[in-house]
Amino acid sequence: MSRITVDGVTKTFGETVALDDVSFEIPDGEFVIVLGVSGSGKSTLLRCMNGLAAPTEGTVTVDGEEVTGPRADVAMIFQQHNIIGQMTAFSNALTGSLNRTGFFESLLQFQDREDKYQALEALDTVGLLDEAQQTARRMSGGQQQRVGIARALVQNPNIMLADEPVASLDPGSSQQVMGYLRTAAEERGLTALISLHQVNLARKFGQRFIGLRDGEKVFDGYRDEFSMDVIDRIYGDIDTEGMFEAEDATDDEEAVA
Ligand SMILES: Nc1ncnc2c1ncn2[C@@H]1O[C@H](COP(=O)(O)OP(=O)(O)OP(=O)(O)O)[C@@H](O)[C@H]1O
Repeated sequence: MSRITVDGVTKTFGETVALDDVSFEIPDGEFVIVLGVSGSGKSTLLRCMNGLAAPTEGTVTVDGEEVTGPRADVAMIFQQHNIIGQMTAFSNALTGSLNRTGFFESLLQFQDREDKYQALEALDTVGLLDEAQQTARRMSGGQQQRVGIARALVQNPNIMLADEPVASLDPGSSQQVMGYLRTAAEERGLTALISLHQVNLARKFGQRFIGLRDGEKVFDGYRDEFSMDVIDRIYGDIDTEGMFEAEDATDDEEAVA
């Protein structure tokens, strides 16, 4: 379990202000969703939080220690799940132990029994134990993203960040993947921050919500405060109708794994 603090973070790219003095703290074990229109700064925020980008001003700290580059205790899940198509789900999950074993050892599966056990356990967490020997490219987009989550879990993180992890998935698979992310975070006591486009998914799975607009934090609050007014504040005049689409595409039982 870890606490992550974003303190006065501004990030500029030339004239563009991608993040404008953003501050918040996420305590141990909270499941936070970041919302905002395209270009509002969600990816930049996540990249600053996992050390892939350096803030122009301000700091990100994990348990009081400044983030200056990628860290083993902060796992990142991307939209394009970045898994290796020719490898099995198990081998892909096992590459999450790379920070412990090194790249070539990892590809050659020279990990110890404990790492292999963890890879199986992580596949079990995302409901893919039976598919462990399946070649990744034969799996659906949703299953591949679940392999991506398993790989992130094998890293043994305290913090899990995900940048629009369901952006390329259909509504049913999106709900499933979000359900597995929430389950994984709960089971392992992870602090999680997930960026999303879909308001309905955010409402269904989020515990706390942070809204970005033009790089500024315009909302930070919990479920009971996350009203239509707040959604208007985050999305402005943009038509949010599509973002609520297919709310009931999958049964709740099926969605929350
Ligand atoms: N490497 C970069 N160079 C120049 N401008 C950038 C760079 N990265 C982001 N930006 C700009 O910063 C702003 C915020 O971009 P960012 O990708 O963080 O938004 P986003 O909310 O994640 O968008 P999306 O939902 O489309 O991924 C945008 O104006 C974008 O064009």
